Amino acid sequence: MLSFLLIEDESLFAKSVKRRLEREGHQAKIAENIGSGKKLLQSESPDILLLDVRLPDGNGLDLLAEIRADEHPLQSLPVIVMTAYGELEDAVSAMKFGASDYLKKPVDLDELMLTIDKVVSNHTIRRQLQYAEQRAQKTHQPVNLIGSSQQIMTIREQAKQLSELMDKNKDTTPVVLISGETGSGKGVLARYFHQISQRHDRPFVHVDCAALPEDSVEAELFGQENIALDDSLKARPGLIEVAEDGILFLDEIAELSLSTQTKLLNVIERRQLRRLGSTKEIPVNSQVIVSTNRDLHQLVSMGEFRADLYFRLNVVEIQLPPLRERQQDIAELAQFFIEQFAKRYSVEQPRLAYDAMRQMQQYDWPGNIRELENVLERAVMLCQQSVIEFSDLSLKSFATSADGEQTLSEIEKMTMDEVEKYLLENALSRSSGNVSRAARQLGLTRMAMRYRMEKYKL
Ligand SMILES: Nc1ncnc2c1ncn2[C@@H]1O[C@H](COP(=O)(O)OP(=O)(O)OP(=O)(O)O)[C@@H](O)[C@H]1O
Repeated sequence: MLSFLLIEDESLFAKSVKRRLEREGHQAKIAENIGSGKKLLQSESPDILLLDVRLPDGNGLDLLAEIRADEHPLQSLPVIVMTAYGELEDAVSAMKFGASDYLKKPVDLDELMLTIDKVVSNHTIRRQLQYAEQRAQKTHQPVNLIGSSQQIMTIREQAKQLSELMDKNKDTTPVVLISGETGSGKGVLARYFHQISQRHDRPFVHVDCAALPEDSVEAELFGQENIALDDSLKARPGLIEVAEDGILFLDEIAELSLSTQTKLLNVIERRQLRRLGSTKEIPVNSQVIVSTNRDLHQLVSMGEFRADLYFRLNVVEIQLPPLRERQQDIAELAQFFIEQFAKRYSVEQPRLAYDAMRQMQQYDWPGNIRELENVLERAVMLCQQSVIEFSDLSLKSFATSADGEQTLSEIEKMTMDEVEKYLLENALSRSSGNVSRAARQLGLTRMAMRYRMEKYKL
Protein backbone atom coordinates (compact mmCIF):
# COMPACT_ATOMS: atom_id res chain seq x y z
CA MET A 1 0.00 0.00 0.00
CA LEU A 2 1.27 3.43 -0.94
CA SER A 3 0.08 6.84 0.22
CA PHE A 4 -0.57 9.50 -2.39
CA LEU A 5 -1.10 13.23 -2.25
CA LEU A 6 -2.97 14.68 -5.19
CA ILE A 7 -2.70 18.45 -5.66
CA GLU A 8 -5.47 19.13 -8.14
CA ASP A 9 -8.22 21.73 -8.30
CA GLU A 10 -10.62 19.89 -10.63
CA SER A 11 -12.52 18.19 -7.88
CA LEU A 12 -14.41 15.62 -9.99
CA PHE A 13 -11.22 14.41 -11.61
CA ALA A 14 -9.40 14.42 -8.27
CA LYS A 15 -12.13 12.31 -6.69
CA SER A 16 -12.08 9.77 -9.50
CA VAL A 17 -8.28 9.40 -9.15
CA LYS A 18 -8.66 9.00 -5.38
CA ARG A 19 -11.36 6.32 -5.84
CA ARG A 20 -9.21 4.40 -8.32
CA LEU A 21 -6.16 4.54 -6.05
CA GLU A 22 -8.20 3.33 -3.10
CA ARG A 23 -9.63 0.52 -5.17
CA GLU A 24 -6.04 -0.56 -5.88
CA GLY A 25 -5.45 -0.71 -2.13
CA HIS A 26 -3.67 2.65 -1.70
CA GLN A 27 -4.45 5.73 0.40
CA ALA A 28 -4.97 9.12 -1.18
CA LYS A 29 -5.47 12.68 0.06
CA ILE A 30 -6.52 15.64 -2.08
CA ALA A 31 -5.40 19.26 -1.82
CA GLU A 32 -7.05 21.82 -4.04
CA ASN A 33 -4.23 24.32 -4.12
CA ILE A 34 -0.51 24.64 -3.49
CA GLY A 35 -0.93 26.18 -0.03
CA SER A 36 -2.94 23.31 1.41
CA GLY A 37 -0.83 20.83 -0.60
CA LYS A 38 2.32 22.03 1.15
CA LYS A 39 0.70 21.55 4.55
CA LEU A 40 -0.38 18.01 3.67
CA LEU A 41 3.06 17.22 2.26
CA GLN A 42 4.45 18.04 5.67
CA SER A 43 1.84 16.36 7.83
CA GLU A 44 1.22 13.24 5.71
CA SER A 45 4.67 12.50 4.18
CA PRO A 46 3.10 10.76 1.16
CA ASP A 47 5.00 8.16 -0.88
CA ILE A 48 4.08 9.79 -4.20
CA LEU A 49 2.88 13.23 -5.22
CA LEU A 50 0.51 13.67 -8.17
CA LEU A 51 0.79 17.30 -9.16
CA ASP A 52 -1.32 19.47 -11.43
CA VAL A 53 0.40 22.42 -13.14
CA ARG A 54 -2.23 25.16 -13.34
CA LEU A 55 -3.48 25.70 -9.79
CA PRO A 56 -5.51 28.57 -8.31
CA ASP A 57 -2.68 29.92 -6.16
CA GLY A 58 0.27 29.26 -8.45
CA ASN A 59 2.11 26.94 -10.81
CA GLY A 60 2.69 23.32 -9.74
CA LEU A 61 6.09 23.37 -11.44
CA ASP A 62 7.30 26.00 -8.98
CA LEU A 63 6.40 23.65 -6.17
CA LEU A 64 8.27 20.86 -7.98
CA ALA A 65 11.36 23.05 -8.32
CA GLU A 66 11.12 23.89 -4.62
CA ILE A 67 10.93 20.22 -3.67
CA ARG A 68 13.90 19.31 -5.84
CA ALA A 69 16.07 22.06 -4.42
CA ASP A 70 19.17 20.94 -2.48
CA GLU A 71 18.54 19.98 1.12
CA HIS A 72 14.75 19.96 0.78
CA PRO A 73 13.59 17.13 3.05
CA LEU A 74 11.39 15.69 0.28
CA GLN A 75 13.99 16.06 -2.44
CA SER A 76 13.74 12.44 -3.57
CA LEU A 77 9.93 12.22 -3.40
CA PRO A 78 8.56 10.71 -6.64
CA VAL A 79 6.41 13.35 -8.36
CA ILE A 80 4.14 12.69 -11.34
CA VAL A 81 3.08 15.90 -13.06
CA MET A 82 -0.23 16.17 -14.89
CA THR A 83 -0.08 18.73 -17.67
CA ALA A 84 -2.89 20.29 -19.66
CA TYR A 85 -3.64 18.85 -23.08
CA GLY A 86 -1.35 20.25 -25.76
CA GLU A 87 1.00 21.99 -23.32
CA LEU A 88 4.16 20.30 -24.48
CA GLU A 89 6.26 23.00 -22.86
CA ASP A 90 4.87 22.09 -19.45
CA ALA A 91 5.81 18.46 -19.97
CA VAL A 92 9.35 19.37 -20.98
CA SER A 93 9.70 21.77 -18.03
CA ALA A 94 8.32 19.16 -15.66
CA MET A 95 11.05 16.68 -16.67
CA LYS A 96 13.69 19.42 -16.48
CA PHE A 97 12.64 20.27 -12.95
CA GLY A 98 13.01 16.62 -12.01
CA ALA A 99 9.51 15.14 -12.30
CA SER A 100 9.60 11.35 -12.14
CA ASP A 101 7.16 11.26 -15.06
CA TYR A 102 4.32 13.26 -16.57
CA LEU A 103 0.86 12.56 -17.91
CA LYS A 104 -1.20 14.62 -20.31
CA LYS A 105 -4.75 15.55 -19.42
CA PRO A 106 -7.35 14.17 -19.79
CA VAL A 107 -5.60 11.49 -17.79
CA ASP A 108 -6.52 7.90 -18.54
CA LEU A 109 -6.69 6.13 -15.18
CA ASP A 110 -5.20 2.88 -16.51
CA GLU A 111 -2.29 4.83 -17.90
CA LEU A 112 -1.93 6.58 -14.56
CA MET A 113 -1.66 3.20 -12.81
CA LEU A 114 1.00 2.02 -15.29
CA THR A 115 2.96 5.23 -14.80
CA ILE A 116 2.78 4.80 -11.04
CA ASP A 117 4.15 1.23 -11.37
CA LYS A 118 7.03 2.49 -13.47
CA VAL A 119 7.84 5.37 -11.14
CA VAL A 120 7.70 3.12 -8.09
CA SER A 121 10.07 0.56 -9.53
CA ASN A 122 12.53 3.23 -10.72
CA HIS A 123 12.38 4.88 -7.34
CA THR A 124 12.96 1.57 -5.57
CA ILE A 125 16.10 1.02 -7.58
CA ARG A 126 17.43 4.47 -6.75
CA ARG A 127 16.65 3.89 -3.10
CA GLN A 128 18.35 0.49 -3.23
CA LEU A 129 21.35 2.21 -4.66
CA GLN A 130 21.41 4.92 -2.04
CA TYR A 131 21.05 2.25 0.57
CA ALA A 132 23.89 0.25 -0.94
CA GLU A 133 26.05 3.36 -0.96
CA GLN A 134 25.21 4.22 2.62
CA ARG A 135 25.87 0.66 3.65
CA ALA A 136 29.17 0.69 1.82
CA GLN A 137 30.20 3.73 3.80
CA LYS A 138 29.32 2.15 7.11
CA THR A 139 32.37 -0.03 7.24
CA HIS A 140 31.87 -0.64 10.94
CA GLN A 141 28.77 -2.78 10.29
CA PRO A 142 30.22 -6.24 9.93
CA VAL A 143 28.56 -8.98 7.91
CA ASN A 144 27.76 -12.02 9.99
CA LEU A 145 28.36 -15.15 7.95
CA ILE A 146 27.13 -17.47 10.67
CA GLY A 147 27.81 -21.21 10.59
CA SER A 148 30.48 -23.65 11.66
CA SER A 149 29.46 -26.66 9.57
CA GLN A 150 32.20 -28.12 7.41
CA GLN A 151 30.49 -26.67 4.31
CA ILE A 152 30.45 -23.11 5.64
CA MET A 153 34.03 -23.36 6.92
CA THR A 154 35.16 -24.47 3.46
CA ILE A 155 33.24 -21.61 1.84
CA ARG A 156 34.81 -19.07 4.22
CA GLU A 157 38.24 -20.47 3.37
CA GLN A 158 37.52 -20.34 -0.39
CA ALA A 159 36.27 -16.77 -0.07
CA LYS A 160 39.45 -15.75 1.75
CA GLN A 161 41.71 -17.37 -0.83
CA LEU A 162 39.79 -15.87 -3.75
CA SER A 163 39.66 -12.48 -2.17
CA GLU A 164 43.45 -12.41 -1.73
CA LEU A 165 43.84 -13.43 -5.35
CA MET A 166 41.44 -10.70 -6.47
CA ASP A 167 43.29 -8.08 -4.45
CA LYS A 168 46.58 -9.03 -6.08
CA ASN A 169 45.21 -9.16 -9.64
CA LYS A 170 42.69 -6.35 -9.77
CA ASP A 171 42.53 -6.14 -13.56
CA THR A 172 42.31 -9.78 -14.45
CA THR A 173 40.27 -11.60 -11.83
CA PRO A 174 37.32 -13.58 -13.14
CA VAL A 175 33.73 -13.08 -12.13
CA VAL A 176 32.69 -15.02 -9.02
CA LEU A 177 29.47 -16.99 -9.37
CA ILE A 178 27.55 -17.79 -6.18
CA SER A 179 24.82 -20.36 -6.66
CA GLY A 180 22.31 -21.70 -4.18
CA GLU A 181 18.63 -21.94 -3.38
CA THR A 182 16.62 -18.88 -2.49
CA GLY A 183 17.39 -17.57 1.00
CA SER A 184 20.56 -19.65 1.37
CA GLY A 185 22.71 -16.57 1.93
CA LYS A 186 24.13 -15.64 -1.48
CA GLY A 187 23.75 -11.93 -0.75
CA VAL A 188 25.42 -12.35 2.64
CA LEU A 189 28.35 -14.18 1.06
CA ALA A 190 28.76 -11.45 -1.56
CA ARG A 191 28.91 -8.81 1.20
CA TYR A 192 31.34 -11.00 3.11
CA PHE A 193 33.63 -10.88 0.07
CA HIS A 194 33.40 -7.11 0.15
CA GLN A 195 34.17 -7.02 3.85
CA ILE A 196 37.34 -9.11 3.63
CA SER A 197 38.60 -7.58 0.40
CA GLN A 198 40.85 -4.53 0.01
CA ARG A 199 37.87 -2.99 -1.76
CA HIS A 200 35.92 -2.76 1.51
CA ASP A 201 36.11 1.04 1.56
CA ARG A 202 34.80 1.24 -2.01
CA PRO A 203 31.09 0.81 -2.90
CA PHE A 204 29.23 -2.46 -2.71
CA VAL A 205 26.45 -2.16 -5.26
CA HIS A 206 23.73 -4.78 -5.00
CA VAL A 207 21.66 -5.03 -8.19
CA ASP A 208 18.61 -7.27 -8.00
CA CYS A 209 18.30 -8.15 -11.70
CA ALA A 210 14.76 -9.42 -11.15
CA ALA A 211 13.64 -6.05 -9.84
CA LEU A 212 15.03 -3.90 -12.65
CA PRO A 213 12.14 -2.24 -14.53
CA GLU A 214 11.69 -4.12 -17.80
CA ASP A 215 11.65 -1.06 -20.03
CA SER A 216 14.81 0.49 -18.64
CA VAL A 217 17.05 -2.42 -17.57
CA GLU A 218 19.88 -1.37 -19.84
CA ALA A 219 19.75 2.29 -18.88
CA GLU A 220 19.82 1.25 -15.22
CA LEU A 221 22.81 -1.03 -15.72
CA PHE A 222 24.87 0.80 -18.31
CA GLY A 223 23.68 4.37 -17.80
CA GLN A 224 22.65 6.78 -20.51
CA GLU A 225 23.82 9.89 -22.21
CA ASN A 226 21.59 12.84 -22.94
CA ILE A 227 19.51 11.25 -25.69
CA ALA A 228 16.61 13.68 -25.98
CA LEU A 229 17.02 16.95 -27.80
CA ASP A 230 14.82 18.76 -25.32
CA ASP A 231 17.08 17.73 -22.44
CA SER A 232 14.17 15.81 -20.87
CA LEU A 233 16.20 12.62 -20.40
CA LYS A 234 19.17 13.60 -18.32
CA ALA A 235 22.53 11.86 -18.59
CA ARG A 236 23.12 9.52 -15.70
CA PRO A 237 25.54 6.79 -14.75
CA GLY A 238 24.39 3.18 -14.60
CA LEU A 239 24.75 0.87 -11.64
CA ILE A 240 27.89 -0.73 -13.12
CA GLU A 241 29.55 2.65 -13.24
CA VAL A 242 28.44 3.51 -9.72
CA ALA A 243 30.27 0.43 -8.40
CA GLU A 244 33.53 2.13 -9.53
CA ASP A 245 36.37 0.04 -8.18
CA GLY A 246 34.27 -1.60 -5.50
CA ILE A 247 32.13 -4.71 -5.85
CA LEU A 248 29.25 -5.04 -8.27
CA PHE A 249 26.88 -7.78 -7.11
CA LEU A 250 24.45 -8.89 -9.81
CA ASP A 251 21.82 -10.86 -7.93
CA GLU A 252 19.66 -13.31 -9.93
CA ILE A 253 21.64 -12.91 -13.12
CA ALA A 254 19.43 -15.41 -14.99
CA GLU A 255 16.60 -12.87 -14.94
CA LEU A 256 18.39 -10.69 -17.50
CA SER A 257 17.15 -10.98 -21.08
CA LEU A 258 19.41 -12.60 -23.69
CA SER A 259 20.18 -9.24 -25.28
CA THR A 260 21.16 -7.66 -21.96
CA GLN A 261 23.29 -10.75 -21.25
CA THR A 262 25.14 -10.11 -24.53
CA LYS A 263 25.89 -6.53 -23.52
CA LEU A 264 26.94 -7.57 -20.05
CA LEU A 265 29.32 -10.21 -21.42
CA ASN A 266 30.86 -7.54 -23.57
CA VAL A 267 31.41 -5.31 -20.54
CA ILE A 268 32.88 -8.17 -18.50
CA GLU A 269 35.25 -9.26 -21.27
CA ARG A 270 36.44 -5.83 -22.32
CA ARG A 271 36.20 -4.20 -18.90
CA GLN A 272 34.83 -1.15 -20.68
CA LEU A 273 31.30 0.14 -21.01
CA ARG A 274 29.43 2.63 -23.12
CA ARG A 275 26.43 4.45 -21.74
CA LEU A 276 23.34 4.15 -23.95
CA GLY A 277 23.49 6.79 -26.64
CA SER A 278 27.21 7.38 -26.17
CA THR A 279 30.32 6.34 -28.05
CA LYS A 280 32.67 7.09 -25.18
CA GLU A 281 34.26 4.09 -23.48
CA ILE A 282 34.37 4.11 -19.68
CA PRO A 283 36.73 1.71 -17.88
CA VAL A 284 35.11 -0.79 -15.52
CA ASN A 285 37.30 -1.56 -12.53
CA SER A 286 34.88 -3.25 -10.20
CA GLN A 287 35.02 -6.87 -9.09
CA VAL A 288 31.89 -8.55 -10.41
CA ILE A 289 30.07 -11.15 -8.32
CA VAL A 290 26.90 -12.73 -9.69
CA SER A 291 24.38 -15.03 -8.09
CA THR A 292 21.65 -17.36 -9.20
CA ASN A 293 19.22 -19.84 -7.73
CA ARG A 294 18.61 -21.40 -11.14
CA ASP A 295 20.51 -24.18 -12.89
CA LEU A 296 22.40 -22.09 -15.46
CA HIS A 297 23.61 -25.16 -17.33
CA GLN A 298 20.03 -26.25 -17.86
CA LEU A 299 18.98 -22.73 -18.87
CA VAL A 300 21.74 -22.77 -21.49
CA SER A 301 20.40 -26.01 -22.94
CA MET A 302 16.91 -24.50 -23.05
CA GLY A 303 18.25 -21.45 -24.90
CA GLU A 304 17.38 -19.11 -22.01
CA PHE A 305 20.91 -18.26 -20.97
CA ARG A 306 23.81 -17.43 -23.24
CA ALA A 307 26.38 -20.23 -23.42
CA ASP A 308 29.32 -17.81 -23.78
CA LEU A 309 28.29 -15.85 -20.69
CA TYR A 310 27.77 -19.11 -18.80
CA PHE A 311 31.33 -20.25 -19.62
CA ARG A 312 32.62 -16.88 -18.43
CA LEU A 313 30.75 -17.24 -15.16
CA ASN A 314 31.53 -20.87 -14.67
CA VAL A 315 35.21 -20.34 -13.89
CA VAL A 316 34.87 -19.62 -10.18
CA GLU A 317 31.68 -20.97 -8.70
CA ILE A 318 30.83 -21.19 -5.02
CA GLN A 319 27.80 -23.32 -4.23
CA LEU A 320 25.95 -22.47 -1.05
CA PRO A 321 24.32 -25.62 0.28
CA PRO A 322 20.65 -25.46 1.32
CA LEU A 323 20.03 -25.22 5.05
CA ARG A 324 18.63 -28.77 5.23
CA GLU A 325 22.09 -30.05 4.18
CA ARG A 326 23.87 -28.22 7.00
CA GLN A 327 21.73 -28.94 9.98
CA GLN A 328 24.66 -28.28 12.31
CA ASP A 329 24.26 -24.58 11.55
CA ILE A 330 20.60 -24.38 12.54
CA ALA A 331 21.18 -24.02 16.29
CA GLU A 332 23.83 -21.34 15.83
CA LEU A 333 21.73 -19.39 13.34
CA ALA A 334 18.65 -19.72 15.54
CA GLN A 335 20.55 -18.34 18.52
CA PHE A 336 21.82 -15.44 16.43
CA PHE A 337 18.34 -14.52 15.16
CA ILE A 338 16.68 -14.91 18.57
CA GLU A 339 19.23 -12.54 20.12
CA GLN A 340 18.81 -10.09 17.27
CA PHE A 341 14.99 -10.02 17.41
CA ALA A 342 14.80 -9.92 21.20
CA LYS A 343 17.01 -6.84 21.05
CA ARG A 344 15.00 -5.29 18.22
CA TYR A 345 11.65 -5.72 19.98
CA SER A 346 13.02 -5.04 23.46
CA VAL A 347 11.77 -8.32 24.91
CA GLU A 348 13.50 -10.77 27.19
CA GLN A 349 15.54 -13.18 25.11
CA PRO A 350 13.49 -16.40 24.90
CA ARG A 351 15.00 -19.87 24.90
CA LEU A 352 14.15 -22.58 22.39
CA ALA A 353 12.30 -25.57 23.82
CA TYR A 354 13.95 -28.91 23.12
CA ASP A 355 11.05 -30.12 20.97
CA ALA A 356 11.07 -26.92 18.90
CA MET A 357 14.79 -27.35 18.22
CA ARG A 358 14.33 -31.01 17.30
CA GLN A 359 11.55 -30.19 14.83
CA MET A 360 13.61 -27.41 13.32
CA GLN A 361 16.44 -29.86 12.70
CA GLN A 362 14.03 -32.20 10.89
CA TYR A 363 12.31 -29.56 8.83
CA ASP A 364 13.31 -29.15 5.19
CA TRP A 365 13.51 -25.29 5.11
CA PRO A 366 12.49 -24.66 1.51
CA GLY A 367 13.03 -20.92 2.09
CA ASN A 368 16.36 -21.66 3.80
CA ILE A 369 17.89 -19.11 6.19
CA ARG A 370 15.41 -16.40 5.22
CA GLU A 371 12.58 -18.70 6.27
CA LEU A 372 14.35 -19.56 9.54
CA GLU A 373 14.79 -15.85 10.21
CA ASN A 374 11.11 -15.09 9.51
CA VAL A 375 9.87 -18.00 11.59
CA LEU A 376 11.98 -16.91 14.55
CA GLU A 377 11.03 -13.25 14.26
CA ARG A 378 7.38 -14.22 14.61
CA ALA A 379 8.15 -16.69 17.41
CA VAL A 380 10.14 -14.12 19.42
CA MET A 381 7.20 -11.72 19.21
CA LEU A 382 4.48 -14.23 20.04
CA CYS A 383 5.99 -16.81 22.39
CA GLN A 384 4.80 -17.06 25.99
CA GLN A 385 6.95 -16.92 29.13
CA SER A 386 10.16 -16.52 27.17
CA VAL A 387 10.10 -20.03 25.75
CA ILE A 388 9.71 -20.77 22.06
CA GLU A 389 7.66 -23.94 21.73
CA PHE A 390 7.20 -25.95 18.54
CA SER A 391 3.68 -24.48 18.22
CA ASP A 392 5.17 -20.95 18.06
CA LEU A 393 7.15 -21.82 14.96
CA SER A 394 4.42 -22.29 12.32
CA LEU A 395 6.56 -24.29 9.94
CA LYS A 396 4.68 -24.30 6.68
CA SER A 397 6.29 -26.75 4.27
CA PHE A 398 4.04 -29.72 3.78
CA ALA A 399 6.10 -31.98 1.54
CA THR A 400 8.56 -33.33 4.07
CA SER A 401 7.68 -31.58 7.29
CA ALA A 402 7.40 -33.57 10.47
CA ASP A 403 3.63 -33.80 10.31
CA GLY A 404 3.61 -33.92 6.51
CA GLU A 405 0.90 -36.57 6.18
CA GLN A 406 -1.62 -34.65 8.20
CA THR A 407 -0.95 -31.42 6.28
CA LEU A 408 -1.21 -33.23 2.97
CA SER A 409 -4.57 -34.63 3.92
CA GLU A 410 -5.69 -31.11 4.80
CA ILE A 411 -4.63 -29.97 1.37
CA GLU A 412 -6.57 -32.79 -0.24
CA LYS A 413 -9.73 -31.29 1.23
CA MET A 414 -9.05 -27.85 -0.26
CA THR A 415 -10.44 -26.43 -3.52
CA MET A 416 -8.04 -25.51 -6.34
CA ASP A 417 -8.45 -21.83 -5.48
CA GLU A 418 -7.66 -22.46 -1.83
CA VAL A 419 -4.53 -24.43 -2.72
CA GLU A 420 -3.41 -21.71 -5.12
CA LYS A 421 -3.95 -19.03 -2.49
CA TYR A 422 -2.11 -21.13 0.09
CA LEU A 423 0.89 -21.57 -2.22
CA LEU A 424 0.98 -17.84 -2.98
CA GLU A 425 0.82 -16.89 0.70
CA ASN A 426 3.48 -19.42 1.51
CA ALA A 427 5.85 -18.20 -1.17
CA LEU A 428 5.26 -14.56 -0.21
CA SER A 429 5.95 -15.30 3.41
CA ARG A 430 9.14 -17.23 2.56
CA SER A 431 10.33 -14.34 0.44
CA SER A 432 9.41 -11.73 3.08
CA GLY A 433 6.86 -10.20 0.72
CA ASN A 434 9.25 -9.85 -2.21
CA VAL A 435 6.94 -10.45 -5.18
CA SER A 436 9.64 -11.15 -7.77
CA ARG A 437 11.30 -13.68 -5.54
CA ALA A 438 8.00 -15.38 -4.66
CA ALA A 439 7.12 -15.53 -8.37
CA ARG A 440 10.43 -17.22 -9.12
CA GLN A 441 9.86 -19.81 -6.41
CA LEU A 442 6.49 -20.66 -7.93
CA GLY A 443 7.79 -20.66 -11.50
CA LEU A 444 5.50 -17.73 -12.43
CA THR A 445 6.25 -14.54 -14.27
CA ARG A 446 5.91 -11.37 -12.19
CA MET A 447 2.85 -10.45 -14.24
CA ALA A 448 1.16 -13.81 -13.58
CA MET A 449 2.04 -13.49 -9.89
CA ARG A 450 0.56 -9.99 -9.66
CA TYR A 451 -2.60 -11.15 -11.41
CA ARG A 452 -3.06 -13.95 -8.89
CA MET A 453 -2.29 -11.69 -5.95
CA GLU A 454 -5.00 -9.35 -7.11
CA LYS A 455 -7.37 -12.26 -7.62
CA TYR A 456 -6.91 -13.39 -4.02
CA LYS A 457 -6.55 -9.86 -2.64
CA LEU A 458 -3.14 -10.62 -1.14
N1 LIG B 1 25.30 -17.33 7.07
C1 LIG B 1 24.37 -16.46 7.45
N2 LIG B 1 24.46 -15.88 8.64
C2 LIG B 1 23.53 -15.01 9.07
N3 LIG B 1 22.46 -14.65 8.37
C3 LIG B 1 22.31 -15.18 7.17
C4 LIG B 1 23.27 -16.10 6.64
N4 LIG B 1 22.87 -16.48 5.42
C5 LIG B 1 21.71 -15.80 5.19
N5 LIG B 1 21.38 -15.03 6.22
C6 LIG B 1 20.17 -14.18 6.33
O1 LIG B 1 19.14 -14.84 5.58
C7 LIG B 1 18.43 -13.94 4.76
C8 LIG B 1 18.54 -14.36 3.31
O2 LIG B 1 19.88 -14.21 2.90
P1 LIG B 1 20.26 -13.69 1.44
O3 LIG B 1 19.36 -12.58 1.02
O4 LIG B 1 21.71 -13.48 1.41
O5 LIG B 1 19.85 -14.99 0.60
P2 LIG B 1 19.90 -15.22 -0.97
O6 LIG B 1 20.41 -16.59 -1.21
O7 LIG B 1 20.65 -14.09 -1.61
O8 LIG B 1 18.36 -15.14 -1.34
P3 LIG B 1 17.64 -14.87 -2.77
O9 LIG B 1 18.11 -15.92 -3.72
O10 LIG B 1 16.19 -15.05 -2.47
O11 LIG B 1 18.01 -13.48 -3.17
C9 LIG B 1 19.03 -12.56 5.03
O12 LIG B 1 18.22 -11.86 5.94
C10 LIG B 1 20.38 -12.85 5.64
O13 LIG B 1 20.77 -11.84 6.51
